[in-house]
Amino acid sequence: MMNIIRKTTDVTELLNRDQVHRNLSVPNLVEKILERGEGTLTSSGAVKAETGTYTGRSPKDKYTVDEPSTRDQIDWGSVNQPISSDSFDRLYAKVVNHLQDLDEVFVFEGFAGADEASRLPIRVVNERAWHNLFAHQLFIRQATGDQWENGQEKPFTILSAPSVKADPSTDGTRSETFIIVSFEKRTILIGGTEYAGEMKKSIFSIMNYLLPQKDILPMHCSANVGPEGDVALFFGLSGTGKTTLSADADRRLIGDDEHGWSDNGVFNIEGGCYAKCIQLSREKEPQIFDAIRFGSVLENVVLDAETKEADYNDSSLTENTRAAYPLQAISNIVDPSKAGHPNTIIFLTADAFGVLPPISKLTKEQAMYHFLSGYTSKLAGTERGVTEPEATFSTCFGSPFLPLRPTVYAEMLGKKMEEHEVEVFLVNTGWTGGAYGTGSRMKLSYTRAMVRAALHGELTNAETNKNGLFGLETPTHVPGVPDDVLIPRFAWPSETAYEEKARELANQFKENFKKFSKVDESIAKLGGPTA
Ligand SMILES: Nc1ncnc2c1ncn2[C@@H]1O[C@H](COP(=O)(O)OP(=O)(O)O)[C@@H](O)[C@H]1O
Ligand SMILES: C=C(OP(=O)(O)O)C(=O)O
Ligand SMILES: [Mn+2]
Repeated sequence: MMNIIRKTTDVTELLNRDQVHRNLSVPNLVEKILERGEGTLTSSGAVKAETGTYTGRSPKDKYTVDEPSTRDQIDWGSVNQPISSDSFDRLYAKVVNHLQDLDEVFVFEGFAGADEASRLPIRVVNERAWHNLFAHQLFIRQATGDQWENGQEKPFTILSAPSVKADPSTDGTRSETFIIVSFEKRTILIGGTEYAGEMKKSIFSIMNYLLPQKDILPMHCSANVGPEGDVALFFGLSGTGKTTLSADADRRLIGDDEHGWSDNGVFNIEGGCYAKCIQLSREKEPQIFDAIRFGSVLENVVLDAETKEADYNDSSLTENTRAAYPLQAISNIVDPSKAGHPNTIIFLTADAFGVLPPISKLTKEQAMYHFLSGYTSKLAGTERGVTEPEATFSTCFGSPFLPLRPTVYAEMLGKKMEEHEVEVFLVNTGWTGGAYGTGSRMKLSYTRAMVRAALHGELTNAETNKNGLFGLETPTHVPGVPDDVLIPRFAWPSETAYEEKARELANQFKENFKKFSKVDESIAKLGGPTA
């Protein structure tokens, strides 16, 4: 028998006082994780936990409650799937009843958004201690105990109860797993999955709805600042290099995944990073490697049974192994995570066709065209069911997280880029010398060299080669990169094989762009493939 759930804005009022662990410190959470057998201490001091079956996001199990106040704005479809208020209420009751029956519940209260003027109070209520440590490290922590209470806005709450499973025959879901957002009830329900990334990405999704109302552009990008105060943004879908390329010894990190751009500049939405650790090495990614220490959470990483040392080459649990750590675990950061307006924007694409040049300088129209197209690949692991690179057009380089129509974000970006005279580059961190299967992934050291040159302004007036089919201008020389690498047709074993594949991709671009028939004609004409 389910208990009747009384209405409240603070769900913790429905829980027993001595059940609730509120805002536990990192050491206390680590102790809880170990005591409860949820995780293992590793040789670096990080704790390691496993998710079981769900090692990546479950986009098909994500829903938005169909509610009168948001109905007309939401871009309904396969990303924003509607679910009824009745289904939400049923699952809410199931989750709350379950939490009420537990001996311990873990609550984090902090913020999303590093800018005090727009930050959103968030409360994360967890069945699992390790998820609460993840929330503590990924979201923005309170500096002192009481500021949260004085927040102007009502908090948004995540209720995470992985062991609660939906019943598709009565609960209106597709499977036992559910990630459901109700804007009216300011609540996100998560059940049936232990993948920690669902928490951070569902907060990102609601910020993609709430920030535009405050005239702030939410962006799926990483960000860092150079010694001169110059700001760079790196947009890209999962696995394209946002986290890796923003961790740079020469530049201070603002954030690795989610930012807002207001009239005052950019700010991080989060307080920590969520790095992929497959094949992580200290040589190639020293900042990230060294951030994995006491307080960090390793997800689905395999350990040596005796030494408890992480084996980052082991993908037996998943390709999508992760490390979550607070920004402060990176030595060179901006704290608080705010900076001025961007000088350079880099669109990261992992091209599985191996066709796009490794770096191109974009015109204004090309920037808009490529932002709307969002061409890239889904790489293995981050989404359930994706086991090898899969070409996709993910508008704004973040389609899974966008509740509003893409043109809302694109128009805001276009205005801001123009106002602040931003230089834009398209960087292919994906395949070269052939498509996925025959070619190989672009060397990280080359990509780093190209990004460095772009951020130092060395490519602004550089001599370029034009890619005939895509109209993309690629510098003929980049310090530290062999010239041949810069021209994909030369990197391929055969120029005709390249041409054929390139034409196939150009056609896909054109086909995909038809859905943007309402955008300014000059963008399609001047921004896309030329032939
Ligand atoms: N040329 C390259 N550029 C960027 N990352 C690369 C490159 N080659 C391999 N990688 C690897 O790809 C992954 C990029 O992942 P990550 O930076 O976490 O992406 P995101 O943050 O965009 O999801 C890392 O594991 C990185 O080591
Ligand atoms: C955590 C995710 O994003 P990213 O791979 O960009 O870090 C995700 O998409 O689940
Ligand atoms: Mn990332």
